[in-house]
Amino acid sequence: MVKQKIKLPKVSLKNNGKVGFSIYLPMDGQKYQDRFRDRRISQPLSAMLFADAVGTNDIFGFKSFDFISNPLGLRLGLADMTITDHTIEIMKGVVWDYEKYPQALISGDTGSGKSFFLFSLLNGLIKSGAVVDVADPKETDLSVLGKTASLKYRVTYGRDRILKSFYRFYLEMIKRGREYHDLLNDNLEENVGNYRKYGLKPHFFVFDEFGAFVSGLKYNESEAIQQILGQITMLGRQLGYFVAIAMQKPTADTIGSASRDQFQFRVALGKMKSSGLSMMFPDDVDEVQFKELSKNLKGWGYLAMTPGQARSFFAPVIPKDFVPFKYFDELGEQYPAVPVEPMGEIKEFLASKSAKYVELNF
Ligand SMILES: Nc1ncnc2c1ncn2[C@@H]1O[C@H](COP(=O)(O)OP(=O)(O)OP(=O)(O)O)[C@@H](O)[C@H]1O
Repeated sequence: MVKQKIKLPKVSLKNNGKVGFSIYLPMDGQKYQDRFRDRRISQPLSAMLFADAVGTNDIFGFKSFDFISNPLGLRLGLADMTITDHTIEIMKGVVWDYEKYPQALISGDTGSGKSFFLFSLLNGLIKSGAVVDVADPKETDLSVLGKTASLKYRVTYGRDRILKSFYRFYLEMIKRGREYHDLLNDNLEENVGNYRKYGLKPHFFVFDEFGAFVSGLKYNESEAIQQILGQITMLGRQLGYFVAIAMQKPTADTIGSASRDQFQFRVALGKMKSSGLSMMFPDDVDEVQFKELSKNLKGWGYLAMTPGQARSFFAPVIPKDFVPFKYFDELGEQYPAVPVEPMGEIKEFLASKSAKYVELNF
């Protein structure tokens, strides 16, 4: 038998509190160090140590690989989420900056905790100062929120009303584009900023059960939805127009290729088939060891802010006594819903500017 000798460098381990640790590998010019330059090593380590690889850092003379061994320890409660004007903390130390990682895609089978996560997300978006529209094709958990002070007249259900409100959202974005263009022209001496620089608010469209909704449309309607979704995901970031699309099973038919890559914040809740994982995390599906947790544990899954790597995720815990209507109604005292702009006025404005947009009869 030939003995094989494998040389490994000395590594240092640093405990990062109760939830994780970092491994430091020396970058001291020895020939084996090339193996540690990228994720090739973090994935085998992640599987071996049963921990999530969450990032690497280059420090003089070392490369560190950070792991989270107890992601459940990072779970927040709904009331503990820290929110600023464009960031939402969704787990301890995990902050979604929706300007940096725009457009959200959320998937999860029935019972996985998708609706409860949407409550946390709505809470974060409203408190971040965003104008929020919601579509609830299933007419269940979210539909009642349209009568609350924070989302008044901004929640739609029923095929035609949803089509109309999504189209209005799109036209408002085109209108914002014209306004933004004029503001830039009026401020030629200043450096270019995004919408917030000019005192404009972010605007979100939260679309639940998007897949089921699109599959029930006529061919030309579904084409039109894909076309405007493509434009929103492409142009929305700088103008402050964002979507959060939720559905049970993401497929290539429901989110067209024009917009798919633009979704930079992705959450998959519950157990997913490999076809679903490859839609949600195409860069990670062959590398990340997706674990399966107990069915009794609700609101867990995976999260990626692309191009970052997918990692375990636990949605904020919603308290047992949470009553959605009461919560979002009270939230409206501080964050009242902005009145909806009539479609006719938006179209009039666009005509006065000879603006070009996708014309639909919704
Ligand atoms: N973040 C959470 N905090 C507390 N409980 C949760 C959480 N997520 C899920 N649950 C529990 O799991 C149940 C199912 O969650 P939820 O209704 O969000 O699932 P869903 O994926 O939206 O399913 P459906 O599509 O059938 O509505 C909830 O009624 C609640 O008891």
